[in-house]
Amino acid sequence: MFSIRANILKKACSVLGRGHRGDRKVKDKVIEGTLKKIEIDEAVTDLNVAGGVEDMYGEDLASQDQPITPWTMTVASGHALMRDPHHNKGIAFTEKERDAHYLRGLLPPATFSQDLQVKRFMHIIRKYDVPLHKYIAMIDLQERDERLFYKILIDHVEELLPIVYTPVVGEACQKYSEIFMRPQGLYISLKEKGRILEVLKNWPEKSVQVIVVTDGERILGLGDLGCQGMGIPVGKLALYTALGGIRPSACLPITIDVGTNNKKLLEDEFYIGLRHKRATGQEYAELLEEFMTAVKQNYGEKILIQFEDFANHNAFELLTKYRSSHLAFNDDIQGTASVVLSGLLASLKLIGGTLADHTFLFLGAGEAGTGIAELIALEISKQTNDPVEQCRRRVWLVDSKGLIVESRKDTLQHFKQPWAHEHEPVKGLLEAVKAIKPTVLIGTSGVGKTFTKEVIEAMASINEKPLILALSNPTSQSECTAEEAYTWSEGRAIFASGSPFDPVEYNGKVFTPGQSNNAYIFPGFGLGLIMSGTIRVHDDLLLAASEALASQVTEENYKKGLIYPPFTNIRQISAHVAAKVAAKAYELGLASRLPRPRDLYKFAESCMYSPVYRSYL
Ligand SMILES: NC(=O)C1=CN([C@@H]2O[C@H](COP(=O)(O)OP(=O)(O)OC[C@H]3O[C@@H](n4cnc5c(N)ncnc54)[C@H](OP(=O)(O)O)[C@@H]3O)[C@@H](O)[C@H]2O)C=CC1
Ligand SMILES: CC(=O)C(=O)O
Ligand SMILES: [Mg+2]
Repeated sequence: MFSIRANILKKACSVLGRGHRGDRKVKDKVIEGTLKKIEIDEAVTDLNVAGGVEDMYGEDLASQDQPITPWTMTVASGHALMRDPHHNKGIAFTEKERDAHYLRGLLPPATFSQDLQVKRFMHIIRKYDVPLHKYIAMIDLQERDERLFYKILIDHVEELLPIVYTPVVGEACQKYSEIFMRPQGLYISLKEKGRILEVLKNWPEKSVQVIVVTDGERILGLGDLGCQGMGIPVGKLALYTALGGIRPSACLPITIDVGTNNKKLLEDEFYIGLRHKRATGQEYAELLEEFMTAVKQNYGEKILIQFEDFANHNAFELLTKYRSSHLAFNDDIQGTASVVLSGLLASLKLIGGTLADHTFLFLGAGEAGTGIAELIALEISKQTNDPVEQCRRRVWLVDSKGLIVESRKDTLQHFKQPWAHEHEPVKGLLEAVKAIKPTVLIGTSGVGKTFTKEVIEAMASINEKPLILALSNPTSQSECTAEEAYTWSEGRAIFASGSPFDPVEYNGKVFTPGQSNNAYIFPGFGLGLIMSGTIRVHDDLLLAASEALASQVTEENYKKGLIYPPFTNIRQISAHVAAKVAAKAYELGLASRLPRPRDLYKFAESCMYSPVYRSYL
């Protein structure tokens, strides 16, 4: 007990040493408060977590996340407490808190509950006609009152996901310099070469557990947006918290700026990034190497690094290079593969057969296309015991030059080569559909309107229930709309898309399209890795995530033609994904958090951040 108390005291003093410059009396009071909280935390941790695993989400359970506690801050100034988004409660500060923390007079007299604040914000945001204005209002809230932001996002996930994520985040990135107000995330540019570790140390949070990083070269299907790509890591990490329960202070969005080849941005006087062409080759590789090394040095071996929206010429290379030395994962290649495989597994209930009975045709043979293709082949191989090379023959891909076939092999990028099967050359998608006769058509081209009426009709003439996945984001780049898929297939298509579409009425029947987006996977996947202390990402973990997600599709969902569950229950879904990923990691000997918690689902739930306001009394 003594040593625990001494330890607690040490923790409290270090808290104060860094953050507090007040007098001795105040310092004692804070130590006392901190002591009490830490003692409670340790008890709660023991209760919540089977197997004596330490609490990692200090923020909810209190201590770890507060180098400067609200108490110390408010002694200095109530105004500063209100300006701190981690602790601000706005008009929800109670009468007692207003007295205790020098807030009296700084707020209007009324006090609202958090729920009433949620209601008020939704009332306001629903009045905005322009989606980008809703995005700006959400970001503004995130920067003002973090817990209210997450409460609102969690409680209205179906309504607000399209705002903070695709499609509206795409428009936000296109106009990022224009709407830029307060910087979010960390910018690492070529100017910081040789000083990246120093830059990381400028980030105020010390216990970061997940980084989403982009270099802005392939932002959704919108191309090179340079430094303006920051909206993507910020949005992805908002989902890590809202959908996967990773506490906000553990999330670090990073944009690496090596320039841009986007002429419009280079000529824009308000562009916020480096104003020159992209660095490539050795210069690029050296910056990334320094970044990857510094990240591990600063945050340790188990920091999760999610590569996001890199162009494919860098994405595959970075993944290959760093997946064996870091806990690194590429969302566009691997997260997308996992979510699509899940949809395919679920779809078998509707279209029949096993995975190996189907023929898959892709439009687009880049990160998403070949990533999905590889995981399909791996799963078929596991199910049939056939070699993976043989299973790849069930999968065909079309790129901008036509069907990928053996005769093109010498000129193909390395990630396309495994898909160069024996076949005569075929130019366009329609011809490929007619030649290959796929049962499943998947769009990963980044080009809108490429699933034409003729293509969908051809799919519908081959299949009783054609499975059509138009995965490209944002909505403008979707290979077809939900309405087109249902109408042109005469209501027979099973359809899902990367960005959401509203339900469609066709011939007096309402069709509800699903959303096939890696947002179903990466938040729960990341939680599973973090809570189990997993040290590397293995393909079997992706398969485990796919199966976990597919198992969450209910009979009711299937009746509506859905192959994904709705986002309304996403936190439970993420907990299931996390539990299965962690279980697989333990089975493979990749999990370092020992002993293994008995009930991984409950453990996942207990780790999740809750955005409910805390009492500061
Ligand atoms: N729903 C989801 O969860 C996800 C969706 N995506 C979306 O997928 C899209 C593609 O992303 P990603 O794979 O990373 O991009 P890549 O740039 O890596 O790949 C794009 C592929 O599409 C091909 N292509 C481009 N234009 C055409 C065309 N007109 N006809 C046929 N093929 C074409 C390219 O051909 P070539 O190689 O010849 O240039 C390339 O093979 C994006 O819109 C992205 O938003 C990505 C990840 C997740
Ligand atoms: C969803 C996603 O990761 C993308 O479109 O790039
Ligand atoms: Mg992406």
